[in-house]
Amino acid sequence: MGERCTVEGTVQSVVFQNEENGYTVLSLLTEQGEVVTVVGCIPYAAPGEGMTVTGVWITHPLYGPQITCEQVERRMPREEEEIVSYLASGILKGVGQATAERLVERFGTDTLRVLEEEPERLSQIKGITAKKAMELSKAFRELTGLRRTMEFMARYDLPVHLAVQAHRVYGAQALQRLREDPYLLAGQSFGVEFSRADEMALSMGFDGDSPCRTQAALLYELQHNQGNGHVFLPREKLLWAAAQLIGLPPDRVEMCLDTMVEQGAIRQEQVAGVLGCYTPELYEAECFVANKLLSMLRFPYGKVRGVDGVIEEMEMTQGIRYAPLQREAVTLAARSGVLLLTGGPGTGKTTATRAIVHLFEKMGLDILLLAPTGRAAKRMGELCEREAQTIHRCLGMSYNDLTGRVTYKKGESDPLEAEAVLVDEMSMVDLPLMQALLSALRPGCRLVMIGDADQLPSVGAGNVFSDLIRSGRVPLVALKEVFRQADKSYIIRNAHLVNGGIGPDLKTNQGDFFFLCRRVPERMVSTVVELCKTRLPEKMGIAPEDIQVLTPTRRGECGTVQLNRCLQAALNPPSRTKNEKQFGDLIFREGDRVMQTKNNYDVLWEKDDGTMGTGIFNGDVGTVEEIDPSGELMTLRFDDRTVGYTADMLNQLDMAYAITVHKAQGSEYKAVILLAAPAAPGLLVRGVLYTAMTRARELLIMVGDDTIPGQMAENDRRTRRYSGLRRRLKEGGTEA
Ligand SMILES: Nc1ncnc2c1ncn2[C@@H]1O[C@H](COP(=O)(O)OP(=O)(O)OP(=O)(O)O)[C@@H](O)[C@H]1O
Repeated sequence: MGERCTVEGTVQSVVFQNEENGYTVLSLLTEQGEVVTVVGCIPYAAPGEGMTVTGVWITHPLYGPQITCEQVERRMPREEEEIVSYLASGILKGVGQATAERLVERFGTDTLRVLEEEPERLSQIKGITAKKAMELSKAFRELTGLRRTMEFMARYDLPVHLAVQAHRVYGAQALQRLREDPYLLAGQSFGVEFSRADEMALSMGFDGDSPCRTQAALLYELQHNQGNGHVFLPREKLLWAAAQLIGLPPDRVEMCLDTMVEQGAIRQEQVAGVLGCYTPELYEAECFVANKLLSMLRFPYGKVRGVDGVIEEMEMTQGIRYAPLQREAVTLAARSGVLLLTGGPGTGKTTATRAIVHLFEKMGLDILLLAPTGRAAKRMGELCEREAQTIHRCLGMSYNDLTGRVTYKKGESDPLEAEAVLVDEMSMVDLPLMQALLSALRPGCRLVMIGDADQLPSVGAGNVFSDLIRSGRVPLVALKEVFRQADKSYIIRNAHLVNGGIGPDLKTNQGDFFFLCRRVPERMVSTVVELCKTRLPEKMGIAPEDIQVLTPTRRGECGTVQLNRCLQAALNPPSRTKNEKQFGDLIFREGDRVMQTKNNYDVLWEKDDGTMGTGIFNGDVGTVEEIDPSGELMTLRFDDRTVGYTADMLNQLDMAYAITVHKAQGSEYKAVILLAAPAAPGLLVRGVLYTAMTRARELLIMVGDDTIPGQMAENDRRTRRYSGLRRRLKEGGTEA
């Protein structure tokens, strides 16, 4: 066993086949008359076809000896009998044993060629109409095309399911298009790493300075940097980065960039002293957002009466007196079409929002309460005692398989009914989502955006909330006075200190804020484990599920990977009663806390009340409820929704006992344990510390090195994001 071999034969039967990834188990009748089992990626294999398989003999514990196929050369069936088995195998919809026999009887060994090239002749067969003949031929050509594209992917070690994707995008032309420009695979629809596509293209004989390589490098750099939050890149930076990527001198890249700019494949514009290069999509998004906001600001609203009365009513019901700035927020919301309401924790944003909602209701407006995440929407709904939903859901977002892009049902041609929209947690809204939201607002619809501009910016591209605030063009109320238990809450006091650039007071150790000094990473981790496992549940009555461990980083001894390993071992150790499923380095176990790490628009969920829907998104945290003993299916629970995960979806999951601060944005937890541990310098910054601290509702315990929180608070080096929205608003917008 383990010995390499090459066998030649005819497929006798296909035992198993996964259509998505081409994984196949088949029996091959060799030329020597032996039957061997072959396993590997052999898409759309069917009885009757011939193949030469090169691979390694292994012994499967259940199925015995088999060849793991590494390379396969395939031949369409040649003998009449083989062609009949091939066509009758169900590989072609609408063709069964009888039709297959009739076809071969009529066309003999020429049958497959006739199917592909002379479909009109098929209708000579009884039972095949002209229409059916065309359909059969089309299906056969698609099948052979898809099979060839799958083989092409497999040859270059790329995921075979990309072939299906390529056929969706380019149809029958897929293979030809990919052969002409393998860099298409590095584009957004496919998401293959540039280096992989490049390696493949070079091995196919493409030149190092072929235009498609340089163009792909330029687009790849722009797209890659969108992932870092940039809406555009300055021309010089883009040229340098693309040149680095493909090892060409920048002037060669420059020529290509100019051509792309001329063709509109990249948009270029002067943005505050730099020449900015945009992908067409984000350029359009930025111009649209600026123009639409400016036009909303010009909308002539009539005078609104009764604002004072509404505030008085709210003061009576809430038993508080509104501060002057809160009053101003309500007054401005009535007067202006757009309002920004910002402030740190406990500064009374929600209180003012409730009064605005009440006022709008009194004005008879149709109102929508929205937030960028499910959790934020839930919280907004509870606090405002009204229904609130995610922006995505309200806009009817769906994912287009064909383009690999997100689309929205609601938009300019089918706008929202609402006359006033209030959006909470605005700092998490990125530029494309803002574009989608604004394009779905009717003329005259009011928009109130609420958030804390000091939180980390959105994961996606842009700096929308902060750009709007700093533009000076949009009416703004910035609440400063802290109301929420200001005298009692050390979390809030410390968060405000941090926001002002001063480290939290680590000595108080009382109320809701504690600091445990540990300087050695191992001790930090063991303290965190002990807090979660025993101290908080036993001494403070906080259930482990109400505790969230946060850390700035994924990597290192105090990163999420290591912490999750230790926390899983302590909180959910192996047990005979719990099924497990291994995936890479992770072992999922019933009872584990897990997080979805990609947007999956298609996955189906069911609520406890029986309603169904689709979509589990990056950052959603759930629990493993059940793992099927075969390991093929895992049932997860996300709040009140149940979802089935098949084995091929496990790469979208990670453990979530500990998560990064970035992933915790927009969520709140009863108790937070935060690591103050060494990490990359870009992560040890004020925004990360401030965001982490303000995630804790009732208790915050920081564990770590006592010099780190101070350093983080002082470091206000916000990673600069290239975005032109602020300037566009200031300068009165531009045409897209
Ligand atoms: N003018 C006021 N006078 C007294 N108490 C107030 C006032 N405004 C708000 N509060 C109280 O302060 C607390 C925090 O207010 P609110 O929830 O509105 O703040 P927030 O900015 O939304 O906070 P967070 O973002 O942390 O949720 C609440 O208990 C609220 O009742």
